[in-house]
Amino acid sequence: MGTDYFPNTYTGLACFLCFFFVLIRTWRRRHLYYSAFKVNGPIPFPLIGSAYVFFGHTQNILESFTRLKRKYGLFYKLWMSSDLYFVVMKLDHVKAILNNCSEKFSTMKFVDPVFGKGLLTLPATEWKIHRKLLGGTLNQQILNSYVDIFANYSNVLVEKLEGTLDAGFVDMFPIFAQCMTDVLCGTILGTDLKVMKKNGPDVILWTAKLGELSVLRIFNPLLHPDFMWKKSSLSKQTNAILHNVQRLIKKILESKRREKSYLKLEQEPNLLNYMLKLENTETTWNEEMSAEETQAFLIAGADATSLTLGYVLMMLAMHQEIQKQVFDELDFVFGGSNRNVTLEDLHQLSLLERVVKETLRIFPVAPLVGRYFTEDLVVGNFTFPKGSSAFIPILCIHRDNEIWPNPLKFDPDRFLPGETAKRHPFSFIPFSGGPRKCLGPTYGYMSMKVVLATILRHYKVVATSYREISEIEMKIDVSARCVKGQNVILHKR
Ligand code: HEM
Repeated sequence: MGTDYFPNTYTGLACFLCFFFVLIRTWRRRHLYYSAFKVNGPIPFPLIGSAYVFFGHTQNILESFTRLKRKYGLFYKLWMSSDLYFVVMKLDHVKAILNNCSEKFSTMKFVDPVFGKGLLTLPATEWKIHRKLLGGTLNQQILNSYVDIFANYSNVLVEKLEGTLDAGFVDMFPIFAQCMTDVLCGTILGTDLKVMKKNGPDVILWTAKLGELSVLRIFNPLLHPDFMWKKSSLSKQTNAILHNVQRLIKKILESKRREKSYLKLEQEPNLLNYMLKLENTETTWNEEMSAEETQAFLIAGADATSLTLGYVLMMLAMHQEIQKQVFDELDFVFGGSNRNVTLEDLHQLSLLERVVKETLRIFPVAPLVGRYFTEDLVVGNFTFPKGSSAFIPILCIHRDNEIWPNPLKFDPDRFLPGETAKRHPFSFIPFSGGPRKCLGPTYGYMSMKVVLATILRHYKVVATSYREISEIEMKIDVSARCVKGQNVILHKR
């Protein structure tokens, strides 16, 4: 009897302490439960919460959001382990959240391997300082000086595409990824990597893999603790790829430091020169920050634009009558000449811009953004409680048939000025919104229009391997990619 007594006492005490701990935690988090109680969502289970709805391949994540929208509508809750998320598609809620919250949700740190610890992922306090310092590096005057660089790399792309003409269906993503890596390096880093000419390094393909690994971690709470992640094979793959990305960036930075290229900042106003100058003038800026931001800008810029360009070609292949109108516009502006695209030309290519916008509507390559509530946020009669987070599934908003009638119809005229004015300003948010929105929309539109206006004067897209938009399956890592590739056939015009 004596030997049984102590274990029973300890077990009882442990149970009591556990119960007490759970009680205190529940009491402290009562505001979360109170708000969650008012909103529908999938049933949570111990440890994983409702994360089971995302288990599986990255393709399932996007499908799950679409399925959950059908079941719960434009606003529902998700428990990811013990973290509370609201999935928000009501436009006034989206506007209030993006305009008022600058903190990314905590799982965003799992995307660090892809984008570095730069603007995209930094906590709000550090982000504010970096955004203030770097915001001006993509101003209109600087971007205007990049048009000729965009055009020169687009000419190299035209040569490169010549080699694909007899190859049947070709996946455009790896080709555009090489082109946009050259474009980004040639502009914001002032470095000619010659990726297209030398056929590598394929930074953006590495990034796609890193993205996939990171998102598998985000949506699997069992891999959130570092010790679990480090034991997984996903972590080993991540480190191997990351090593290559970081080595490349280090090489670029070191060579520019040796050249003291920042002394030419006035003649070569680019992000890299600006950051190297900061290293010498701002006590708070260091070499590590330059490397992390280089990774953030390069990856964020090149991945999103290459994917979008691929989707544009697929849409033109599927909509030959629209492609014909684009050719008419190009012939009108260039009169059959193969000269470089200029800034003035860009202003005249309004249909081409609408085609890019309609593509970004149906295929917002960053399909999901998120915010963390550091304070309660009251919107209408609902309070998003401090300590919870919001997912904003841009893709579901862009394909919602109440906002966009017949959402899978590709119709660039939705972006005629009169039509845009009728819609909610947050109905089209491929670059997100609020103070933490993308830094590169103008860079993105300008560079993509130059690339398209150059290649579409040489080539027409005659086919894609998909018959209609609804057939195109997408998976998400940090971007929304085609499961079966962005396959098209090009012919000479
Ligand atoms: C098709 C083109 C692009 C799309 C669809 C896109 C989309 C986005 C989205 C959705 C975000 C996240 C904002 C949020 O969390 O609310 C973002 C952030 C960002 N993007 Fe882009 N982007 C594009 C091109 C570019 C380019 C060309 C650059 C740079 C040259 C760039 C640089 C950035 C940076 C630095 C951020 C972080 C902004 C911050 O947190 O302050 N993006 N982008």
